[in-house]
Amino acid sequence: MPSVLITGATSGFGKAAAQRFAKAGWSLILTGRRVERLKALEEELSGQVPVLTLALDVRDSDAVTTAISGLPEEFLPLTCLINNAGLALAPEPAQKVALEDWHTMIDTNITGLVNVTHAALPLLLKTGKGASILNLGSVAGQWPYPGGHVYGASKAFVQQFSYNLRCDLLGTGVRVTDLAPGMAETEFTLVRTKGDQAASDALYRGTTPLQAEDIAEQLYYLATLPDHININRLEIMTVRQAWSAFAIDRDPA
Ligand SMILES: NC(=O)C1=CN([C@@H]2O[C@H](COP(=O)(O)OP(=O)(O)OC[C@H]3O[C@@H](n4cnc5c(N)ncnc54)[C@H](OP(=O)(O)O)[C@@H]3O)[C@@H](O)[C@H]2O)C=CC1
Ligand SMILES: O=CCS(=O)(=O)O
Repeated sequence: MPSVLITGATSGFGKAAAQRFAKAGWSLILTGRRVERLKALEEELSGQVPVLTLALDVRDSDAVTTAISGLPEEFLPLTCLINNAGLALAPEPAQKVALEDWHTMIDTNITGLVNVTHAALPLLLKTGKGASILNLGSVAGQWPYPGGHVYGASKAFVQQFSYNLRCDLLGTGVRVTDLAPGMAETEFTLVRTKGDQAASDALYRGTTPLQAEDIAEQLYYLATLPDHININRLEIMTVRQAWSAFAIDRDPA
């Protein structure tokens, strides 16, 4: 039975991915900080497949290394790592943002992702052919927009780190993908606005955002491709989202 390690399984893409991989019979190693949600997911899915939950903050490199290096034999070999835990904060312009929010994004989206990857690499290398690292990037890593500042830059890191990993893993059989979604309706905007439910509802109202299940389906697709195929980057948007024109600063008329 293949096994998948999903960071940030307590919500959004991570939770939907856990449900999708369980449906296909994969063993699940699920992480997140919110213990109650991990327990609820374990209760929901452990009738279907073996489930191991690890209450983990990806920013804590010692905790990450200890947990991943100590995975029980029944959850090995590790076939897929989904580096999904992440967040955006502070949608305001850069000049109005608290430094702490920038640090939190860097610590989670960059350092956290690197911590987990470093700890899981020996296991994925042992699995070799057919193993995958699926990193959650974002359209924000490629396309600038106002208020994107450190969030977009952290996702640009995810893209380049994924490509560079591909170079080093050549010959090992381990695949790496930067999966870069656009607007998707999860708790993402609630977190970004620090709990402003009205702002979150307003963003998704009157359009058709991607849903967590759409991304879970892509993750499952990527993890189960024939083992000689590596999709380097997969950018995905709702058909109701597109780019916009350059903004111009003009003198008053
Ligand atoms: N929704 C969107 O529009 C898009 C999202 N993304 C990216 O997809 C990923 C998932 O986002 P999404 O599902 O939308 O958002 P959610 O807010 O719904 O889920 C985020 C998950 O990340 C976990 N997480 C956050 N910080 C930490 C941490 N320090 N340690 C461990 N886990 C953490 C949360 O768990 P807990 O709080 O329990 O720790 C939660 O399970 C993120 O990397 C995001 O940047 C990319 C493109 C579009
Ligand atoms: O990563 C999230 C999508 S967006 O908010 O940057 O469009």
